[in-house]
Amino acid sequence: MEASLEGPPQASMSARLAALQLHSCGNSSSGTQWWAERAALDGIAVELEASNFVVLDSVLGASTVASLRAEVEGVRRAGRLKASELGGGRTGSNVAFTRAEARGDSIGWFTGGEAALWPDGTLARYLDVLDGLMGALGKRVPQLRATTKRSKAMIACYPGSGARYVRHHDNACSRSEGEQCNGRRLTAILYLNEGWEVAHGGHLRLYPPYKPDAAKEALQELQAWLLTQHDAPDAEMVAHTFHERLAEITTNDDAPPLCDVAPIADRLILFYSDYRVPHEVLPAHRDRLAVTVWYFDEDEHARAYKPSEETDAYEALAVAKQMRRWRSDAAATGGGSAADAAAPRGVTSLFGSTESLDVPGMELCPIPDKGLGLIATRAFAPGERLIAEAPLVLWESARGADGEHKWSVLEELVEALPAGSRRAFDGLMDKYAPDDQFKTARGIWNTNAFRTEDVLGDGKAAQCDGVERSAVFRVTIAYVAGAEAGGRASRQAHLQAKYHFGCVCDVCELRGTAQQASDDRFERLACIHKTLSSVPPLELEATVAESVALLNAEGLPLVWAKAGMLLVIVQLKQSARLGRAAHWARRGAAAATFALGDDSATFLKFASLAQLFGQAAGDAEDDAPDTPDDAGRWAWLPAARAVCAAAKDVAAPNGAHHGAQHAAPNGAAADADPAPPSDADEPSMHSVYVAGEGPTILPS
Ligand SMILES: O=C(O)CCC(=O)C(=O)O
Ligand SMILES: [Fe+2]
Repeated sequence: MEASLEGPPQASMSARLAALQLHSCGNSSSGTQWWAERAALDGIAVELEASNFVVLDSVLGASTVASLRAEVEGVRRAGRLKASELGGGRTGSNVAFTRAEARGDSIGWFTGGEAALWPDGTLARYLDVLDGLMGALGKRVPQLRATTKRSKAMIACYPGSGARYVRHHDNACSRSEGEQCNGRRLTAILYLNEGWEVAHGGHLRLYPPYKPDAAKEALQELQAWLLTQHDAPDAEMVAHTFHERLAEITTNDDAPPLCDVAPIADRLILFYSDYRVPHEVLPAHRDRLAVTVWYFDEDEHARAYKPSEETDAYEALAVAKQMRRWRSDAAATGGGSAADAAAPRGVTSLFGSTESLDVPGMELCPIPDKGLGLIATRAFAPGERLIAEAPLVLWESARGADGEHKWSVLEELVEALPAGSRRAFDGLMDKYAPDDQFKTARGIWNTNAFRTEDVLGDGKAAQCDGVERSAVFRVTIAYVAGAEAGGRASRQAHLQAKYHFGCVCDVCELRGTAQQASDDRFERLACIHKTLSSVPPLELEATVAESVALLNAEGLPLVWAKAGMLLVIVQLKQSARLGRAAHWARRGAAAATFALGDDSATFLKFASLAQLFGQAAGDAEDDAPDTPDDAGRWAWLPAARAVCAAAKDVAAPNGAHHGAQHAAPNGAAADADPAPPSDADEPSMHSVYVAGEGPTILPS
């Protein structure tokens, strides 16, 4: 490697391989390449295994690479390269979008057999050579043994106007495990740029491996263990609800770059496609051409492109189970019409009726300038589940299906809706179609769909937004939520950028020291969330308890700490402290019941873990709560308890009136002195109060 003044060192072929090249007796005109000799192949294998990448120069020979380049230029002139798309989801085909500022190349995929495009057959010949090299490496590198398949060749041109490709890895996968594995094992890029100079930029910048995420690995282990618990009810299904939590834990990727590789003609770089080699293409100031091929691991590739059978079956199972629950609850409560049969307990569809809404504690009312809104007519504790609705359409975006097919599946589902539900669906907003135009199922979906269950866990929480002078609470949705929301400035910026509005909720309207204190809490929460996976095991319980205390002080739902709670459980299980793991699982279940309901996936997950570990642990002494009121604390927020306990006092026939409690939801309560929680003091969820200047608690 050469030193460079700025940035990481420039990487070129290693001295060892260069020496082998120099002493090679092969030459490209006779068709034998220097690297095809045994000693060179051994050296390449060793280097790839040691460094995760290897750079080879003079791979084809100057004249061969020049003719390949000439044909590639022809393909480009023929207009066969198109702006590249960025892909989401496991196979990249669920979501596709172009964003030149993130990825600015134009690409095309070719077998080399397209006779009109490759009259001299240069691409096919190169692919033969590369396959030969891979075959030889497969015999030397155990993890390349099953890389028997490859992609077509991707011809990529980065225009010299500064085109780049931001940091990424080609396979979001760790050791061939995880939901996002796409089967790519090795990336092989041949550069075609003669006379490339440092000033032309366009280097391939390599980064050190993403740190294998301890938290993710621990969760994967728990997931795998759950799958072995055949006798335990729900264990299998719970295992399959873990992927959202796994995705939620972010990977630490702040590491400085390792080296830059100049894209010079006849240079081949091979690197592992997964988490081991994050990379980016720096802005190119001259048109930059490359041929990229991905070699696949056979098994992983088969799994990636046939995922719907396994994963989707479990997701379908979860949904079916949920629907059954709702139906039997509806039947048990003598529940309503056929249309309501699928509705969760205590819930009526909001659609179809604007006059009446059968949700205790809420009314549907016109709100000036805002259309219809929900008004709370009783006290809600921060974080309490307000409403649940049966979905109109349940649709899991078909993985692996191409974009258009996927949407036609949704359209079919919408077509098949009963008339009432269809009207309700069509009545929803389609922000992608102006009102006078035809609405599309896709636009309505994009504007309105939530993930089934755990709406709150996905960052949209129903909550009271504080006290209006009109003596009512407006029931609103939090658009930025979750432990990662950050301080006021970060929330406001996010809302502006994504939803084009500024928030005026109580927390955002705080000023001075109260605002500073709230910001500090939110920022600390976000920091804990971000660094959760690197918290040392012995500090994990205390750290998660801290995040719960912060949520509590902000008047936010404790269930927002669920990722942390889950990690604590995993860690306790790993240290065989099953009783205590069960104890934390019960905390998680309590928080989930309160905020999401006992028909939520999160509740199911924690409750199953509590049951499993509880059974396994028996009556271990570890199982005891930390403090006498511990259990209560985890279901409840002290601030919320203060409000509701007072409400109960007032409502109780002999209760003494404590006077107005200035405990607005959403954090203002943090300044009040919350009543110490006590288990005897269970809050009444049905006390009625109407808010005035500050919430005034009225006897019912
Ligand atoms: O062309 C390069 O150097 C890298 C391109 C790349 O990272 C990709 O296409 O995934
Ligand atoms: Fe890449």
